[in-house]
Amino acid sequence: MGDNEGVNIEEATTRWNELAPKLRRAQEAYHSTGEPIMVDATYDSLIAQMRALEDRFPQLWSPQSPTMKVGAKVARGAVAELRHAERMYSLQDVFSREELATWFAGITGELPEGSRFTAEVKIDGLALNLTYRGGVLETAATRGDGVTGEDVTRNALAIQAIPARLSGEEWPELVEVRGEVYFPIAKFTEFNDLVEARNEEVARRNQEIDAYNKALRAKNAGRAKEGLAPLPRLQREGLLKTFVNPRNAAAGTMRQEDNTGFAIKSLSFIAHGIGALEGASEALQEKMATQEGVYEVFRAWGLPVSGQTRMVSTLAEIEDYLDEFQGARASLDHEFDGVVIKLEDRRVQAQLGYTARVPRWAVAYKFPPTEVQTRLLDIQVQVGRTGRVTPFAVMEPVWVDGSTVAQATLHNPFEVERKGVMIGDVVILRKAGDIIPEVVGPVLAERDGSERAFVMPTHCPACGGKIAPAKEGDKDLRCTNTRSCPAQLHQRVIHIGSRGALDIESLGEESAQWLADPDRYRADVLIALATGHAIELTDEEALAAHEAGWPLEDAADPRVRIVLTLEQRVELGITNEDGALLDPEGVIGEELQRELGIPTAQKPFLDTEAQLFALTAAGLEGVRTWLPIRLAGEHTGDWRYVRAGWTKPAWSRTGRAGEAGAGRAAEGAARAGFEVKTISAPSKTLEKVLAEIEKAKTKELWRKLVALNIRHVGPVASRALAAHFGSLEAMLASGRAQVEAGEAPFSEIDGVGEIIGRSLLDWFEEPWHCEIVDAWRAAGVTFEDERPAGGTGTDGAEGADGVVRPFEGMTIVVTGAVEGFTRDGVAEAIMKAGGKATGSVSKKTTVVVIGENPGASKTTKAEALGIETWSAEEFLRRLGRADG
Ligand SMILES: NC(=O)c1ccc[n+]([C@@H]2O[C@H](COP(=O)([O-])OP(=O)(O)OC[C@H]3O[C@@H](n4cnc5c(N)ncnc54)[C@H](O)[C@@H]3O)[C@@H](O)[C@H]2O)c1
Ligand SMILES: [Zn+2]
Repeated sequence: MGDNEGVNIEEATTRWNELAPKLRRAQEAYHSTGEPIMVDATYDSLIAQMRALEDRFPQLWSPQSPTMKVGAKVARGAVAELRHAERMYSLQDVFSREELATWFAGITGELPEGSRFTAEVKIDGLALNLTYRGGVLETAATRGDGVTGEDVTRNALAIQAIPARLSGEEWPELVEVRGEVYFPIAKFTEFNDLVEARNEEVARRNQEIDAYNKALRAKNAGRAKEGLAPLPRLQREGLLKTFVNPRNAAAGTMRQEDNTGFAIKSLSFIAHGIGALEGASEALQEKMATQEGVYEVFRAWGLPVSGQTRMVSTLAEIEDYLDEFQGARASLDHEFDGVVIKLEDRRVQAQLGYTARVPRWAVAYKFPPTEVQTRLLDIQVQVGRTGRVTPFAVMEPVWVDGSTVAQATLHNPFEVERKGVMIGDVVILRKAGDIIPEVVGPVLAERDGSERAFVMPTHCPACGGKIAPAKEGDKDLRCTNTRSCPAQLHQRVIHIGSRGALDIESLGEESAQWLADPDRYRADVLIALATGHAIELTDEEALAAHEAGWPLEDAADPRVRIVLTLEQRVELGITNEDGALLDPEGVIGEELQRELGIPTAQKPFLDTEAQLFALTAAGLEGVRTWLPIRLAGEHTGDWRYVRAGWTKPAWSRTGRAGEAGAGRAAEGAARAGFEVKTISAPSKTLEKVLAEIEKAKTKELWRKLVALNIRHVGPVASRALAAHFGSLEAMLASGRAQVEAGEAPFSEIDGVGEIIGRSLLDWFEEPWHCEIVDAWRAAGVTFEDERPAGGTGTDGAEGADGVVRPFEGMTIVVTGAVEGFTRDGVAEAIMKAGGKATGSVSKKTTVVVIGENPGASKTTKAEALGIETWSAEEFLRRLGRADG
């Protein structure tokens, strides 16, 4: 790995000397304290660099080099040491298919034709050496430095998967069983959930303690006056640490004193090798002459072995195995970070032997990392459809587990606190299999004091409304300006256009933004300007900025670039001499914005969704929006201000200042000596939006119900309600009558339930909600179905009760991520829609949904069995996405 062709010995020595102490420290931290100071991917790549240097310049190498280490010596005095009867080795690793092919060519070149190998998953856990004497577990030890390890016999005996006594018969006098202790993924999640639940409880109590201590100050002041002794303050309780990943969880748990808790009971074990074998009968030795034979004997003894091991003899077969498992990381109950290939014949293994560190007859192919390090640049908040304000991490983009990641949600401020991350930290980012990227925590060793804590804003970044929990004690915080917060309205309008609602294809992210939140990026634009980036104005805005003293860029096209030099930014009080922002919150005040010729913030066309169906092209003429300026696909940091739904006009010079041109900007243009040659007109997109909105007015009733964004009222309930009542009037009248009679509204309708029923009726109690319905009606939106009640006219099976469940009778397998859903969430949605969600593809499977980063094996299996596949998009369309 690494190309050192151009490197000379001096450079190589310098680099080697730089790396050595760093890697020694990493090894020490990793093996002795169990708290790594870098992620494995970083460690592996630095070790590989070092090996490459040593290969090229052997004089750098010595037996003491960090590249020679197998683990670490047991820390003196910490625990009892145990000497392994036979040495424990590490594995030679390769990081690419090419390296693997080279290894394979090398080994097969020395072997008889047709030699066989085992292909196994590389279990990500802690290596363990179990010594059985006469079939009874005598000791269990960690690998340590390969010669001696830590005595963990007591804990090993508490693990159910490790038999204290071997079953079957025919045991040798002594056998060393090597294998991996691991923390099953499901247990790991469960464990962390338990810790988190407890931490939440503690956080709540801590708040009470803080309040008590605050009140105590005044009380104690009073007591002091009366000559009384002060009452003691209450102590805050510490938060428990969650485990970073299942491997650390296994290592940490094996080391802990307590061998009775949830953690140790969760551990499991898989045997994958053999050390010393003494006093074995000839028959047994014969049985154990191959790797596969060893596993068979182990199995008979009651030792768990992997069910994934396969015999292979060609590179193509190995590659198939890799393909199958690389894409299916989340499919086993344990994590695996690669694949191990071992020569099958143990006699030949013995002939090939070992280097100082690894066997010569095996190799580990490591998958691309699922955990990487990157810099946390900022923590920002976003406002969702229901007003939920969620912090998210903005990171230096990194490649992790098959895709580039630059953002990850942090869920809520508690989560930020629990993770202990600060802006500016180097953080560990994790993305395993089809799991959504997650910031695991900070790398504390990388802190230099310049990091700052995240402060949850008290006011909505989009509208300035107050941010508060919806109910006392809620973890989620919401922008309370539900009615007109542009960010919430933007999301609601997107929802109205979505496939599960009115299915207005052209009313998406972008057009919804023009309507509800045209200045969405204003804050980013001002920051960009304050940090030295340019903003570009065109048309009337350029002419206005020209008046403010900016030169026009183009002789035929009014266009100005506003950009501030560092001196100007210092002079204007925006930054200090180093370019650091003086006030990261309110970067450039309104007055300064005006002075600089930056267009004032716009009043959004929509104030609520009421006016959506009254939209006209003319109404949008003045709307502008900010677009990032890109170069080869990359955002340059500069921004451009453009017409939203209208085309760009063409301008020409009038030659003389003072002569009036046409259009809105006539006056400004005249002064600047420009006139409009081709006037601006509604864009094709806008015309399409308008036409589709017109069509939506008479779509099915259930779609209108979904479009109203009523909490809990999604497509399934809406279809059931619409099918039953046929009109909004009838529905409301019936529900209200039930409430008056003291009954649960809509309880007679399957799939509706009391919560949904009440939520629906409550929604209509809010005057501004009723205004939406009134305005839509006035604009021609119908709220009844023409068909006789009972029919729905949509695809999907219809039950005897008239309720449509789109996935009735279907067995669905989802592989990869579906946007907006957790894994459990998808399964639940499938069930709610009448289907059955299963984990593996079989002949019984009706459909395989291929999400993002799908598992290769499921995809191929679906193909092989000729099973229908859907994209995530198709799946959502059929489901009629709504999560109200
Ligand atoms: N982050 C850090 O600072 C840091 C420091 C030191 C080491 N490390 C990490 O530790 C690891 C190196 O440790 P290592 O020497 O154990 O190498 P390794 O984990 O890459 O491979 C060897 C081990 O794989 C295990 N294994 C799992 N499944 C197996 C199977 N089917 N057959 C055989 N063996 C199997 C065995 O226990 C064996 O000892 C690397 O992942 C490295 O990134 C990290
Ligand atoms: Zn808001």
